[in-house]
Amino acid sequence: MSVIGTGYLGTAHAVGMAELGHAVIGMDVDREKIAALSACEVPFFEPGLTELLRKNVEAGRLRFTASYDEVAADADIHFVCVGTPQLPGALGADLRWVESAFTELSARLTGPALVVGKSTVPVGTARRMAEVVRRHAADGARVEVTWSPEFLREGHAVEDTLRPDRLVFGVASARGERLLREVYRPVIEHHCPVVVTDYATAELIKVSANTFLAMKISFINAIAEICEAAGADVLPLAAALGHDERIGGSFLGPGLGFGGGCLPKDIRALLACASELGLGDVAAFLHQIDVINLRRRTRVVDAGREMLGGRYAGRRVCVLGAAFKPGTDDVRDSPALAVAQAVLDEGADVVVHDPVATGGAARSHPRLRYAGTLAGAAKDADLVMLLTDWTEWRGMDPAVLEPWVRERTIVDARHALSPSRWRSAGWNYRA
Ligand SMILES: NC(=O)C1=CN([C@@H]2O[C@H](COP(=O)(O)OP(=O)(O)OC[C@H]3O[C@@H](n4cnc5c(N)ncnc54)[C@H](O)[C@@H]3O)[C@@H](O)[C@H]2O)C=CC1
Ligand SMILES: O=C(O)[C@H]1O[C@H](OP(=O)(O)OP(=O)(O)OC[C@H]2O[C@@H](n3ccc(=O)[nH]c3=O)[C@H](O)[C@@H]2O)[C@H](O)[C@@H](O)[C@@H]1O
Repeated sequence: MSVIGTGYLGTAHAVGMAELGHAVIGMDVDREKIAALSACEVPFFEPGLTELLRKNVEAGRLRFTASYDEVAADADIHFVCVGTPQLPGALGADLRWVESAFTELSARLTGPALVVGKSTVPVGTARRMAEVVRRHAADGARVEVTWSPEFLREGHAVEDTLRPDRLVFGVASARGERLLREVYRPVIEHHCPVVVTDYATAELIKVSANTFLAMKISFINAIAEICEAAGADVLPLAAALGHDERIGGSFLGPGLGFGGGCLPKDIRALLACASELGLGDVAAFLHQIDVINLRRRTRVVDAGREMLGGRYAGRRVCVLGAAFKPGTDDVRDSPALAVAQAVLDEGADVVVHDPVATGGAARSHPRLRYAGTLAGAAKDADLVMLLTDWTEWRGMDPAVLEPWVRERTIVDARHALSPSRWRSAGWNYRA
């Protein structure tokens, strides 16, 4: 089988499929990525993935290419995992890479094949891609198009690929379902639930799942705003909500809000879809999830400014965190970098530290300064801002920073620290 597009999703998927015993060719138009993967190097940080990549390459089950000809000649099952970012200057998804992948692949298909879309796409895309395949594949080639969206989380990509919570198969025929069940047999045998449905429902299941997670985060952040105004504490409130199993405790962490390459763009794409369908109230509801989330970034910038006495200009600010969440080096739409950039734009001297993400951050935010160590970032700081809740920083002792900082002032934007511990050590602490 082949996996087309070896980014965050495609690399994990190619490695996961090989680990399940399939012979896999990973394909990407980015030759540098293909060269790295062929040398058993994962071009991004993902726990456990490099070891599994090496194991499967060495076992002869996994290789990589930049050639569509090779993919079409050597595989009869193709997973499409290319990017679907937000359109520049609009809310909808940019489908140019999905369209080009389907066109390039199908123009080379001459015999029976299964094409599985895994990219997250707006409803209606699978049907259009099935038409692209019909137009471009050889007459009588019997190419089956299915859509099986992916739910893996960065930082947990290996376990989520090998042991997903559920599989969703969007199919147009019994043959599509049969072929997918065969591919995923080892996963299904481990009691993974399978939802078999039509293309449109499968596409909407994916964006609904991400929107629900985003909604939970924005819900608790909306309640946090009320708590701040009313003098209540959102942390025990969230814990109490989470004890109700109908609500569930996950994704109720208040703070700086969500970012990354998926949640923000997926709620906006669904919003664009609702607007196109004439569902104005639904679009307004989805818009508020985004508004509340983005306001968290402004609130954190405001909190830091207040703690510095009203101005950032001329002050040294230490930013802890660049990745959009812990466990990854992905900086796409990172709330931490958005805050760091806003503080820099107000005239502060900002130094950012992150355990793994400063390389990517320096490329996307070249005007920020970066330090390879916590001490380097904290040196002479008038304010520390903890913006990504890496495990190694959770529960940090104030003594770690005290030798370096100029002022004992900290904004803990992820509720990662113990307020009483920091306050009793003489810190001006705000969450
Ligand atoms: N990152 C994640 O954890 C998850 C991502 N997704 C979805 O998966 C899709 C991919 O996301 P990421 O892997 O994060 O993006 P990414 O940007 O890391 O990877 C996309 C890859 O596709 C390649 N590509 C673009 N056009 C191509 C073409 N015509 N032929 C071959 N390769 C091509 C790019 O060079 C790039 O390496 C998106 O739709 C995303 O919403 C879904 C679930 C999880
Ligand atoms: O479609 C996708 O790409 C993926 O998007 C998310 O996965 P991911 O983007 O890796 O990150 P999450 O773990 O969902 O975190 C998203 C953001 O929410 C924030 N978050 C999370 C939980 C919480 O309680 N509070 C909170 O602010 C995180 O810091 C992070 O910025 C979904 O969790 C995956 O199921 C989905 O497959």
